[in-house]
Order: sequence, then structure tokens, then C-alpha cells
Amino acid sequence: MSVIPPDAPSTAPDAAPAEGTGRPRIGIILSNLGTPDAPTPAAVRAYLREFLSDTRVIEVPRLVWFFILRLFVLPFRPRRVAHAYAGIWQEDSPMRLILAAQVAGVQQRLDTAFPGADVLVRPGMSYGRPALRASLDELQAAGCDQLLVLPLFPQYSATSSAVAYDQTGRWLRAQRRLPGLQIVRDYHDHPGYIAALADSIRRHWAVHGRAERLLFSYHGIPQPYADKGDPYPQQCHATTAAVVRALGLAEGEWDISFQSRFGLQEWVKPYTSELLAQWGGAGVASVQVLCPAFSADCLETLEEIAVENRDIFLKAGGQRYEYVPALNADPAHLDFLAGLLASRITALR
Ligand SMILES: C=CC1=C(C)c2cc3[nH]c(cc4nc(cc5[nH]c(cc1n2)c(C)c5CCC(=O)O)C(CCC(=O)O)=C4C)c(C)c3C=C
Ligand SMILES: [Fe+2]
Ligand SMILES: [Fe+2]
Repeated sequence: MSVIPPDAPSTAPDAAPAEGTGRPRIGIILSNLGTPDAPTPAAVRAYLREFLSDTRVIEVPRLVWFFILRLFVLPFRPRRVAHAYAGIWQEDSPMRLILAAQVAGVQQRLDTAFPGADVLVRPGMSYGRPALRASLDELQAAGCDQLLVLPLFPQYSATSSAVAYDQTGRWLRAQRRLPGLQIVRDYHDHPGYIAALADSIRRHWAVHGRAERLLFSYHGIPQPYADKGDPYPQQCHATTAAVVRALGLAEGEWDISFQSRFGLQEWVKPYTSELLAQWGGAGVASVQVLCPAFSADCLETLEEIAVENRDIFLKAGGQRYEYVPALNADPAHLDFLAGLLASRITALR
């Protein structure tokens, strides 16, 4: 369970802004969801306990969920999920490795764009390591008095992006000397992001040729969350429409679906696995799947989409299945992210 810091500001003296440069020192956090420390049941259990204790993610009444989580989820799920992580693990979790590469690439681009300026870029996970709040501590200790937080969720959801706001808010609550702060809420229809996605598909086509269908598969959320006003599904549809326009796709050449369903509730539909099974059975021979909600490859893309859903499609009768990788640390993605941040930095100077 995450520990909320005390409301009173810390007794430690806050670092002063950088002196002598005449410019504010700017700290940037690239934030993602978080991932276990190791592909083991113990590490996955610790990760799931923190993640699934967040009321942003699970809206079941606390006492009821306390028992469900401890009696039915944490004793069983970690073993199965750890096995899935073991299948995608590199020297570390892909999400953490990719975030480190994204941070390095954005730092290098901002150093070039703002020569002589003090811009520090750091990674920050909502759950697990490196924690968003620890990176904020680090930036503050380095004297940053202007902070920019960029959650790497292109489409806003209360279950993902809002957690980065919550973590930042908890950190602020414990500070006496507050920095200037901006948080990027979403970039689901930003022309640079749409261009980077469309370009990644064109590059995939250049190597592999085209398939009969292009499927845009997004991480799902429970349908009741959408009914209560979470704009995530609309933003997923808007991203898809913009990429479809950029690629000039015709009706019938593409579709949209939602993956990663968890629990017994109804989630936003159609479900990726059901749609792929239906297509395979209906004679669709080839499909390419893109996951635009994920700025970095992770368990949900490398295992659920690239392995599990491939099996579903091929077993149902499909013949060719390809996953188009996430934007990760592609130069076009890093250029876009650095450009998005540069426009905010310019407004600060
Ligand atoms: C109610 C449960 C969940 C909601 C709502 C949810 C929303 C959501 N998640 C992401 C991005 C990622 N989720 C990832 C893993 C993951 N997600 C859930 C549950 C919900 N997600 C679980 C339980 C897990 C862990 C794996 C498992 O037990 O099945 C990941 C991958 C992390 C990794 O380590 O690789 C990402 C990324 C978004 C964008 C989102 C809402 C839009
Ligand atoms: Fe998730
Ligand atoms: Fe999943």
C-alpha cells in the first residue's frame, strides 16, 4: 500500500533555486505507470498490492476490496503474472529500460534546444521504482524551481494519468517552498503524436507489407468509469480517427478494440480478444495490431498482444498476425516529446 506523507511540510530545508545563471532551473519528470522489481511472485505481489490498493484504479468499497484483494487476488495472481513477466524480462522490466532510454533521449534533445539552460529530466513511476515522488525530491534537491510533469499516457484516464497528478500533489503537500508546476494532461490528438504513430505504421508496412486489417487496441477501463465521465474512450476514438485520416484508410480496413480486462465487471467494448477470434473465424487472413495507449512496450503489449492474442487469432483461423511495436525510444517519438516539453519551457523563460 502506498504511504501518504504527512500533511505538514518537511522539516528539512528546501533547496534554493540555482543561483548565478539568471535562469530558473527546470526539472522534468517523464512518468509511467510502474512495473515490478523482478519477475518473481514476491515482487509482483508487492507491485500489485500497491497498484490495486489505489482507489483511482479500483472503485470497489474499501472494506469489500480489502478482503477480495487479500483472499482472492494476491494469493493467486502473482504466480501467473510473474510467469508472464519472466517471458518478456530483459536485464530489467522493458517498461523501466524504455523509460530510461526516453529520459536520456529527451534530456539530450533539450540540452541541444536550450544550450546553457539548466534542464534536468528524470523518470518517475506512479507505482514502484523509480518513484515519481523520489524523482521530485531529487529535482528539488538539485535546485529546480520550475517543474514539468509529463505522464506518458497519450489518452487521459482517471485510472492512469490522474495518478501522476495524485503523486505530485502528495509530494507538494509535504513541501514548504513550492516550485512552479505544469502537468501535461494528455496529448491524444497532438499532431506530432499522430504523425509519429502514422509514421511507425508506414515504416512497419515498408518492411512487412500491409495486412487486411489494422487493429487499434487500447488498454481498457471498466465501463462504469466511462459512464461516470472518464473521457478515456472518447480520446482513444479520437486518436484512432486522426491516425486513420493520416494514413488514408478506408472503412473496413481498420477497427478499434480494448484489451487487458481485469475482474468481473463489464469493460469498454469491443474486447480485443473477442474481436480477433471473430475475425479469425470469419476468414480475415491477416491482421496488424497497434497499441497507441502504450508509450512503451510492456507486459500488456509484449505478452498479451504479441503472444496471447496472436494465439487467439491463429487458432480461430487467421494466418498472419503482426504486432506493431510501441513508439518507445524511436527518434520520432523522442523528437515529439522533447518538442512538447520545449513549448512549455519556452513559456517559462
Ligand atoms: C481495474 C484494473 C485496471 C485498470 C482500470 C487499468 C487501467 C490502465 N492501465 C494502463 C496501463 C498499464 N497497465 C498495466 C498492467 C496492469 N493493469 C492492471 C489493471 C488495470 N489497469 C493490472 C492488474 C496490471 C498488471 C498485470 C496483471 O496483473 O495483469 C501495464 C503494464 C505494466 C508492466 O509492468 O509492464 C500498463 C502499461 C492504462 C494506460 C490504463 C488506463 C487507461
Ligand atoms: Fe493496466
Ligand atoms: Fe494484461
